[in-house]
Amino acid sequence: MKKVAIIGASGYVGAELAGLLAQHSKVSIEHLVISENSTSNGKNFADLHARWQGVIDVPLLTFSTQWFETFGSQLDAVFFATPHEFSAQWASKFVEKGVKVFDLSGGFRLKSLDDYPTYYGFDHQYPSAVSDAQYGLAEWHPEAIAKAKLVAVPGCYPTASLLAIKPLMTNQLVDENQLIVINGISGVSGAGRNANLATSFNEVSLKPYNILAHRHQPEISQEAGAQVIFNPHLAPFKRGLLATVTLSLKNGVNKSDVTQAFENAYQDQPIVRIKQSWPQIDHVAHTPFADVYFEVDEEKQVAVVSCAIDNLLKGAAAQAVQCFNLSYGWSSTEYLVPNTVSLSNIGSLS
Ligand SMILES: NC(=O)C1=CN([C@@H]2O[C@H](COP(=O)(O)OP(=O)(O)OC[C@H]3O[C@@H](n4cnc5c(N)ncnc54)[C@H](OP(=O)(O)O)[C@@H]3O)[C@@H](O)[C@H]2O)C=CC1
Ligand SMILES: CC(=O)N[C@@H](CCC(=O)OP(=O)(O)O)C(=O)O
Repeated sequence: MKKVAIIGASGYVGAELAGLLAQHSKVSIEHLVISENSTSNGKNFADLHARWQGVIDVPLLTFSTQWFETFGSQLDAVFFATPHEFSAQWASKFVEKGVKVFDLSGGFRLKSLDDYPTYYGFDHQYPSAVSDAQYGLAEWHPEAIAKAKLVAVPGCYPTASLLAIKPLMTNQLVDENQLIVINGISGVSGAGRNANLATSFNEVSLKPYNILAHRHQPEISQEAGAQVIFNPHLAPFKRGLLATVTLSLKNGVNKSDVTQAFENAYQDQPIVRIKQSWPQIDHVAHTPFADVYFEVDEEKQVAVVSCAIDNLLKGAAAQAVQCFNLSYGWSSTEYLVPNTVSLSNIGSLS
């Protein structure tokens, strides 16, 4: 049994993590932690996240240096579902105590230290932890994730964008002289639980935001190994995210090359489903799946690839659990994807 704590359990991502880990038979959730000055201080987890009433009815604990000194080294793993700067300050202190860290913030995703003040608004104080941190795109780096002490779980838009881009980039099918253009659309839970005028019910309307300035642009470029233009949009629904990516193909690349690249990448990856038509957010919301579809125009040498995920699951908590599973040598989909139901299974009951 692996002993874990979730820091940030009052938030949306922390709640999804608690739900997934509570159903994982090899995990014992030891502590659900919130910030020192949290307005949720003194409450139970299920007071905030009522769907877990009767299932995860435990008190939330507040983070403090004393909590860290007392309980830190008793854990096998800790999940940070906290603001970026908090993770950046605390993650390596857990690593030093021999605790595996799964950071769901952007505190360790970027390799260039100069990008932290530009995109995250703080100077990183732990350069060697940044350099050691392993990017946690589970389908693409399973061996490295398995060995890492600190996993930087990807952002939600980067997860969908990279699942769409990487099969083509790794097979060298993309014309590197052309920009890759990504249009991303996210539901409002992407902005977190705290009230904010821009994300309040009456204000939300489909619109672009943070164009040419979003922190996920350098993250996607770094992991794709290519320059990208990233256009995020906020949409009036709660959960789910879609990234539609336009890529120029090298001369002579055809639809069968593209199909082969996607099949090779994902045929043994149950979380990524290659569809026969454009993906829909409703088909992935509340699931760990990523649905992908593409079309190729051989005359214009262009591919358009679309990937839909649940921003809180494959875009955060479920991907963190994939990384956690890999780091203990288990299948990445353990307790995320049920066994496939087949006619022979059904037949065996009769
Ligand atoms: N929402 C999404 O779709 C995704 C979010 N992420 C990332 O995951 C992280 C959590 O996001 P989300 O759940 O949406 O955000 P929320 O705002 O819903 O939750 C943030 C959590 O962090 C806690 N927190 C805030 N400050 C501190 C602190 N100083 N010390 C300890 N805990 C603190 C909050 O506790 P309290 O307020 O009670 O003190 C709360 O539990 C963020 O880094 C976000 O960028 C990643 C991928 C997708
Ligand atoms: C709709 C919305 O506001 N979405 C968030 C992205 C959430 C995410 O993936 O998170 P990280 O903060 O971990 O990078 C945003 O654009 O900032």
